[in-house]
Amino acid sequence: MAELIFFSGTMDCGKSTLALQMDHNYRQRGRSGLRFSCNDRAGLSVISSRLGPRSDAIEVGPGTDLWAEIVRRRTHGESIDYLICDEVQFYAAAQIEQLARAVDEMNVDVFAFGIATDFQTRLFPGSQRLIELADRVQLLQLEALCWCGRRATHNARTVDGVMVIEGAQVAVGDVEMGLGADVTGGEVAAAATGVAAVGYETLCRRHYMGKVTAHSASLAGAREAPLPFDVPNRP
Ligand SMILES: Nc1ncnc2c1ncn2[C@@H]1O[C@H](COP(=O)(O)OP(=O)(O)O)[C@@H](O)[C@H]1O
Ligand SMILES: Cc1cn([C@H]2C[C@H](O)[C@@H](COP(=O)(O)O)O2)c(=O)[nH]c1=O
Repeated sequence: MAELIFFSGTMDCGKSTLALQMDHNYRQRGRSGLRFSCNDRAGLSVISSRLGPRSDAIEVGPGTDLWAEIVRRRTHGESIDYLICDEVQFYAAAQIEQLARAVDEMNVDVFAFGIATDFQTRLFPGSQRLIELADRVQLLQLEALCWCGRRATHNARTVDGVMVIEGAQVAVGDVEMGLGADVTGGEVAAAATGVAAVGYETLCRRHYMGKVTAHSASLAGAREAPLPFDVPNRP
């Protein structure tokens, strides 16, 4: 019996990689599927993994009727056993319902991948509907880490390395790399373009609540670090 499975986790925990791997494995065993995505970091109509692989995909827009798309293709003789749906946090609730209908009425397996919550810790509408409707919600085995080494549970948005809590729910972007490394890059780019650099950083709850990013922690550490030698008393 077909299933609707929601594979979820923070940003950068391997969801798109798993999506591409599952598609590969099913295809290798002769099953036919469709890939869908929505606002991937690498552009439209693509599923991209930070590890390198990417595959073309059908872009889901606000007006896409997923049920109608599957019916249309099947009517034209296309065989569809499963769907790989990436970035599902951006799908509308009604589109998740169309996916559930495809599982129940057309026996199509649906493997959905996405983050559950936004930079304000609120559920995205698509993810909320998936949590409500999925046969299973599976957290990814690979954990993204906070800069402190704990498991990251939250997706923080940063502007020039500083965590922000106001803004639009949707802003396509990427995670910063290492202790401030990319922040510096972002600052340089921002200075060149005059546009603030928007990024994301995965944090544990403690550091999300305290708004302590890798960048601010490194600044605080530098302020608190003792001088390497004693300054001699001047006469
Ligand atoms: N240069 C690299 N070497 C090894 N692993 C990497 C490298 N870059 C990224 N990764 C892995 O890829 C993961 C991100 O995979 P991706 O599928 O793009 O994540 P998601 O879709 O969940 O945002 C990282 O957690 C890391 O394990
Ligand atoms: C937290 C948060 C994220 N986004 C965007 C940023 C990325 O483009 C995607 C997540 O992609 P990933 O493959 O899981 O890294 O979502 C957003 O628009 N709003 C947010 O609050």
